[in-house]
Amino acid sequence: MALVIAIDGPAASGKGTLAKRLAAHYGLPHLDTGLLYRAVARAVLADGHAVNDRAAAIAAAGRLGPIDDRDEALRSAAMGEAASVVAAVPEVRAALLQLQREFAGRPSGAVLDGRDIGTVICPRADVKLFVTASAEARADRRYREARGRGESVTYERLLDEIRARDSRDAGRAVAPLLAAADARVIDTSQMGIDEVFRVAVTIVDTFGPAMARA
Ligand SMILES: Nc1ncnc2c1ncn2[C@@H]1O[C@H](COP(=O)(O)OP(=O)(O)O)[C@@H](O)[C@H]1O
Ligand SMILES: Nc1ccn([C@@H]2O[C@H](COP(=O)(O)OP(=O)(O)O)[C@@H](O)[C@H]2O)c(=O)n1
Repeated sequence: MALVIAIDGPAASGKGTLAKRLAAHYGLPHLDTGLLYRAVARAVLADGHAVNDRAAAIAAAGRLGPIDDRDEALRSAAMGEAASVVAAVPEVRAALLQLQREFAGRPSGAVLDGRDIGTVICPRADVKLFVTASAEARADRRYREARGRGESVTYERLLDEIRARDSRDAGRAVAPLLAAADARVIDTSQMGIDEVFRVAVTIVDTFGPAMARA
């Protein structure tokens, strides 16, 4: 029986980390849907358009090819920011919908993480998790990550960026960042990666279909 796990949450809440661990634990494929919006933003910029050029974003979304999830350039902070601009265009979201639904509809089931998985992409997911944390905790995580890569950034700047992205993602008219009414919220501000994983597995095993308990 297929098991579909939907994970949503704000930037740097730890949803990608959790999604990967759950996918490995339950033997499911994982789709990081943020990469789709990042790839659209990159294509717009690579073609020499401004990131807020709606027509260019719609065209780029319509011809999106396969994405290499090891592509580090897609994961930069600047591309995350640019992704949140193209993601506010309804036609861009519409162009990416079917691909995400097809991934979720695989016979095995799947784990998807993003902003609108439980609300729009997989409203009937077996388990919906909304992973969140304070803006300060998330900025601190990004700070450690950037320092680990040898980048010179300040915590204050990252905190500003996180807040700006939160308000753009939560404030847009189409598919705003929002916990589905039936999502289980995990506030990870005071929790380590292993603890978040254990809590999530307990939720999936308790509320997911029989396969998760097998
Ligand atoms: N519970 C946690 N406690 C501390 N650091 C975490 C936790 N979860 C994730 N991280 C770290 O925070 C950063 C952002 O996590 P990530 O999974 O990429 O977030 P998201 O996918 O929500 O943007 C990564 O460096 C990750 O290792
Ligand atoms: N399902 C999704 C996933 C991402 N996005 C957008 O894409 C941006 C980048 O998403 P991401 O998940 O890669 O970003 P991080 O949370 O990893 O920083 C977000 O800020 C959203 O605006 C979205 O609108 N819907």
